Amino acid sequence: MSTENIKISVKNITKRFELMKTRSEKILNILSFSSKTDRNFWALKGVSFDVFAGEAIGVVGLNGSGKSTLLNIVSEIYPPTTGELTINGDTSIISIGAGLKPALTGRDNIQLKLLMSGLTKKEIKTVSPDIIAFSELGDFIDQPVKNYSSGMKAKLGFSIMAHTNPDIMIIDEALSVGDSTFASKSFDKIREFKAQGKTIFFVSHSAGQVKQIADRVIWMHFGEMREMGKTTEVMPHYEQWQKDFNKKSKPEREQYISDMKHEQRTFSAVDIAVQQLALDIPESSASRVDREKRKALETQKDKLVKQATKQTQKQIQNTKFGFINWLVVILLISLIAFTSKTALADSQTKRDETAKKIEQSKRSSQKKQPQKKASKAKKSTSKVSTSATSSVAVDSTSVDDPTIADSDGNGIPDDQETDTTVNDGAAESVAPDTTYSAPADVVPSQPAVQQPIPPSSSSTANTGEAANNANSATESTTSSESSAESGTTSTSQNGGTQ
Ligand SMILES: Nc1ncnc2c1ncn2[C@@H]1O[C@H](COP(=O)(O)OP(=O)(O)OP(=O)(O)O)[C@@H](O)[C@H]1O
Repeated sequence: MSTENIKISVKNITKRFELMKTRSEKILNILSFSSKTDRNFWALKGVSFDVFAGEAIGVVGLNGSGKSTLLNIVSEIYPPTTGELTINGDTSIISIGAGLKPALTGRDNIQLKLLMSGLTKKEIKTVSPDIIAFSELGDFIDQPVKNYSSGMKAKLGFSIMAHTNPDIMIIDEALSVGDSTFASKSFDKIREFKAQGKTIFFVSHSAGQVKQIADRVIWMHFGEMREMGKTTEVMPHYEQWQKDFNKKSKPEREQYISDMKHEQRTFSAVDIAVQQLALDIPESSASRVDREKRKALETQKDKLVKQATKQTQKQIQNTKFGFINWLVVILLISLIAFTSKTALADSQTKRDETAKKIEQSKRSSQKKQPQKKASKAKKSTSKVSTSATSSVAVDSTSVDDPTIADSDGNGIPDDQETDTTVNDGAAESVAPDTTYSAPADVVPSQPAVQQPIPPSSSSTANTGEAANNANSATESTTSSESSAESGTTSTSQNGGTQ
């Protein structure tokens, strides 16, 4: 097949798990403060293969050989520790076991998975009853998935996958956990998909099922891909190996498994580098030239392996959140904390300064107020006295009236000018009136009210003032009228002026 048809390409994929004994070990490991290599377990030790569009690939191997780990990497559920995974084209992968949320009901899981597969709400509504019917879960469909048996989970997962029409289907032992009726129904469905030309990964312990479905087979063996080839070739090899293995005594079998697991624990970055380089130096002949050539090649290989090992170690380290990264995070957090603390302190100082300024301006305005009040009061009392006088004289008629005699032009009609008692009386009666702008507490104490208006003060200046005062008298009258309307005590003013 041409390389254009490659749907999935896996190159030197490794997967390392760290086996922790206690919870604190796990936490320290997550924080990467502890990284003991003796806890490493390489579930995949460098696996490479290509899968073509429309192929059905069977994956076989003993328990713990890495079949599920491999499929979880292809499904992009796990990231590989090292190596490359390429999936070509617009591919949606649905793995049966993956993505079921234990806390959600079967029905909610269906909705969630379908939504994630890009189906619209309308499509979900249409397809959901078919999925529920296929799953044979009955009333359990509204129970949380955490209460399901593994067979029930497989039924739900397979039913969802079968109705989402993905390009690549990853079926991990679904048929071996479900009951036989469901298994044969699912098996028919898989055959249907195969006929449609879908790419299928199919993990099974049943050699019979694999032979029926798979075009090619991957034989996984303790983290390694022992063989990959046509089903008709690989399956006989695998079956023969199983037969031979089962013939061994129990201690022999246990010893073999223990040795293989030991290799998975001691596998290292150097091994990955060697695998990646794939530098096989041919066996040399006894000739001197050959021996020298070989020596040179070995030195070169050592150099390359060292370099590759360094790179691999970096790659492995990158999958962990290393100590340096934590240090950077801590520094960043401290920096942010410090900056925000300084900013807070700055804004506090600014607020204090503003508060001080407000306090100061309040104080100075409080200081100024009595003076203002005094001058206002002074003004208003002089208004009162003048207006009272003018009111008395003209009966609320402006002194601007040319018909009124005011020989000295001080705004006081001539016939009233000497009658200071009238002024006093008027002033006294007017002073407490709140209609005037002078505050009540200031006005009574104003000596200005008691002071008689000088009989003939400087003429021109007073003319204007008098006119103003006359105006204010008119204003006063108006205001007293309005106050009277509103029922205030301004009647005293009226009384005073009348
Ligand atoms: N999260 C994990 N942490 C530690 N070790 C793990 C983890 N997942 C898998 N392993 C180990 O990796 C190895 C491969 O496991 P995997 O589930 O891929 O095997 P398998 O071939 O699918 O087995 P089975 O046929 O029993 O399902 C096993 O030895 C397993 O114990």
